[in-house]
Order: sequence, then structure tokens, then C-alpha cells
Amino acid sequence: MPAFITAMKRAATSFNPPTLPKDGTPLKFGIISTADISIQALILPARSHPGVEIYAIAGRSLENTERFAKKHGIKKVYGGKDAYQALVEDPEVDVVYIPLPNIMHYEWTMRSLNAGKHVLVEKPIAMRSEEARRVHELAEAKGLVLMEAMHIRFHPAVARLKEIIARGDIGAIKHISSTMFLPSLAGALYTDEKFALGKGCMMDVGCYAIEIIRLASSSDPIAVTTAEFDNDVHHVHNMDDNARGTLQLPNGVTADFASRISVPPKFGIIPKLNFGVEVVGDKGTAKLTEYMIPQVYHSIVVTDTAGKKTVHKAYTFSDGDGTRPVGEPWWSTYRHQLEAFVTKIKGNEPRTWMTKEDSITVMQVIEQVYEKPPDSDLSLDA
Ligand SMILES: NC(=O)C1=CN([C@@H]2O[C@H](COP(=O)(O)OP(=O)(O)OC[C@H]3O[C@@H](n4cnc5c(N)ncnc54)[C@H](OP(=O)(O)O)[C@@H]3O)[C@@H](O)[C@H]2O)C=CC1
Ligand SMILES: O=C1OC[C@@H](O)[C@H](O)[C@H]1O
Repeated sequence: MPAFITAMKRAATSFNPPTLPKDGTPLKFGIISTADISIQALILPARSHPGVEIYAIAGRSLENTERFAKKHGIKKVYGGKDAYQALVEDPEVDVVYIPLPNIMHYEWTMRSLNAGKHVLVEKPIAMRSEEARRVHELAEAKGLVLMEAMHIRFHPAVARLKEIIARGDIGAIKHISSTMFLPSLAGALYTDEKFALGKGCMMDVGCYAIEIIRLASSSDPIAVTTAEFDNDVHHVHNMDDNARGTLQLPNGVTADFASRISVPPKFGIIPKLNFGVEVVGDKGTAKLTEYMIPQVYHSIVVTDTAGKKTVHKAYTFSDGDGTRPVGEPWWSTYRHQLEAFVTKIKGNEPRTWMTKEDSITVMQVIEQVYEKPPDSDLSLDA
């Protein structure tokens, strides 16, 4: 079958997945808010997870939340001023998912943990690294599972990139470049109001550009060597429209990253997006494209020093002996993330995890970028 048709089939199933029967005692999830992302990030993935029931939802408007709940088959609805707290205190709820504006993550993670719930909180985990540390300390003290929903790390494509690098196909890593560019179509959704709630470019998507460098290098940045950002459009203090910078990693490895939320369309009409990471080694390069939506399409192109290219793709994991696929090719980053999250709550070890240290490190890098003065002349080529 032509690759384009297979990709379209994967996309169609990913965005409208089958509903599997639930096992005897699925974990009951409650969602705080009717944020759009809860559909892609949790409600659709839960359909095909036998161990998950989306049981409750809370929103500021009862009418709006009832409409949302009806559409998505959610039994229990909380609406109005005290709705979020009522959901958090619902004894039936095992897990709280928090897709609130970034400035509300810390408060609602603390409240949920204090009510004895496991928590899946949207990225970035908080506004500051100190908050990231505190929420995790509370989760540890209470023996609860807390994870930042850094979904990109869970897909097999990222695991394959790491394997290729670890087995030495490109030699020793010298430099890594990452991009996270959204088209101006998406950029239009970033209003001044959203910026004031913590949705600057670095916070919103720059975190992915940093995280993919950490994943590809299997290491943490030692320092933010240079960083520039601008806030010409929204003029919100400590929030950016574009950012780029360079990092120092262990063993002399360097990296650069760039994130943008408003890339102008090609020829004035074709929306341009670019989610990629390129790893340069002393024996070749490896480039992963489309790390945000790898279930639709991605490629890992390895080029050796003679220019010979090999293309790899990974839509599923394999079991121990490599003969049986684990997961479905249409599983999104979010579906793999949910698999890991539930595995952890059930007391088993997931393939990968977003740890306390991972979350704190990403927040520290973002903080260091925002510590630099805004640069009004910053122009980034897409
Ligand atoms: N993983 C991913 O791919 C994506 C992740 N995200 C993350 O999800 C989170 C939410 O995204 P974001 O775009 O900020 O938010 P949205 O505007 O999508 O939704 C936030 C929800 O929060 C509730 N809310 C509570 N107080 C306020 C307030 N003062 N202003 C606006 N909404 C409020 C609203 O729900 P209600 O009225 O029902 O209570 C609203 O629907 C962010 O952390 C973001 O990083 C976002 C998009 C994609
Ligand atoms: O995580 C995200 O990815 C896609 C973006 O459109 C969105 O704003 C962001 O929160």
C-alpha cells in the first residue's frame, strides 16, 4: 500500500480510535477543565485502554461542561465556582488530569495530591523549577504517582532514535539541533490573555525543543550558553514569541534549539511546521522528523560520512524477542504516555517515564532562557 495511504489510515484511527471493553476495575480519571487538549491527550487514548475510565469532568460553566461530558460520554459533571475542588475531592476519582493554563498547574497539582489523587499534569509542569520540585516532593511524601505529560518521549520513534545513537551508528555525538515551529495559523491562537496565563512560546513549545535534545543525547544540559527571545508581539513580561539558544551538554557536546509559534506560510498559503531534531556524530548524522505526531508520519534518516542514507521508522515497540509488536501503529504519543502512566500506577515499570529530575531540568533551562534580556531584533529563519 502506498505510504501516503497507510499514513492517512494511521491518522484516521489515531484521531478516532476503537473503543475496547474495560477491565473489571478501571482507574477512574477526573479532568479539570474542558480544555481542548484533553480530547487528544486523554479522552481518545482512554477509549482503547481497558484499564482507564474517564469518569468525571469539572468546568467553570456547568452548561458548557455538561455539553462536553455528553459529547464524550463522561458520567459525572461538576460545574461552577467550586467545581475543580469538588472533582478533586470526589472519592470515586483515582487520578486527576490537569490541562489548565500553566499558571494554575502548581496550585491544582498540590490540591489534587493533598486530596490523595494520582496526577497527570500538562506540560510544562509548573511556572518555575522550584514549583516542579515541590509538587514532586509532595507526591513522594504521599506515595502518589505524579507525571508531567511530556508526551513526545513515549513514542517508539524516539526510542528507535536513541537505540541508533546508542549502538554507535553515528559515532560519538558532537552537536544536536532541535526545532519546534508552529505555523502562523496556530500562532493566531496565542492571545495576550493566554500569554498572561503562562503560555509563552518557550513555556508552551520550547519545552519540547529542550526535551528532544535531552532525549537524543540521553543527558542533561550543563548550561544554557546563549539564549535570545523576543516579546514584540505580546509584550508580556517574561514570556516570548520566539526563542533560540545554545546549550552545553556533557563530554563536550553542544546543542542549539529554536522555537516559534508563528511561522509564516510558504508561498503565502502553505502552513509551515517543523518539529525535528538532528544529531551530528563523528561518523554520521541522524535526523528525526515530526516528533510531535509520529504516528501519522515520521522518519529517522541516518547519513554516514560518505553520504549513504538509511531510513528508519518505528510505529510500535517489539516484545523481548523482537517478534511481537507492542502497541498499535496508530497509537499517538498520548496513547503511549497513557500506557506508561497506568503501568506505573499499577506498580510496574514503564518503558520510559518523565521523572521529577526531568521536569525540574526542563524548567531550569526555560528559566535560564527567560533570565536573558528580550531581544527585539531577533529574527528566526523557518
Ligand atoms: N500536550 C499537548 O499537545 C498540548 C498541551 N497543552 C497544555 O494544556 C494546558 C492548557 O492549554 P491552554 O491552551 O493554556 O488552555 P485552553 O485554553 O485550551 O484551556 C484551559 C482550560 O482551563 C480552564 N480555565 C480555568 N481558568 C481559566 C482562565 N482564567 N482562563 C482560561 N481558561 C481557564 C478552562 O476550562 P473550563 O472553563 O472548562 O473550566 C479552559 O478551557 C497548557 O498547560 C498547555 O501547555 C495545550 C495544547 C496541546
Ligand atoms: O503542546 C502543545 O503543542 C501544540 C501547540 O499547538 C499547543 O499550543 C501546545 O500547548
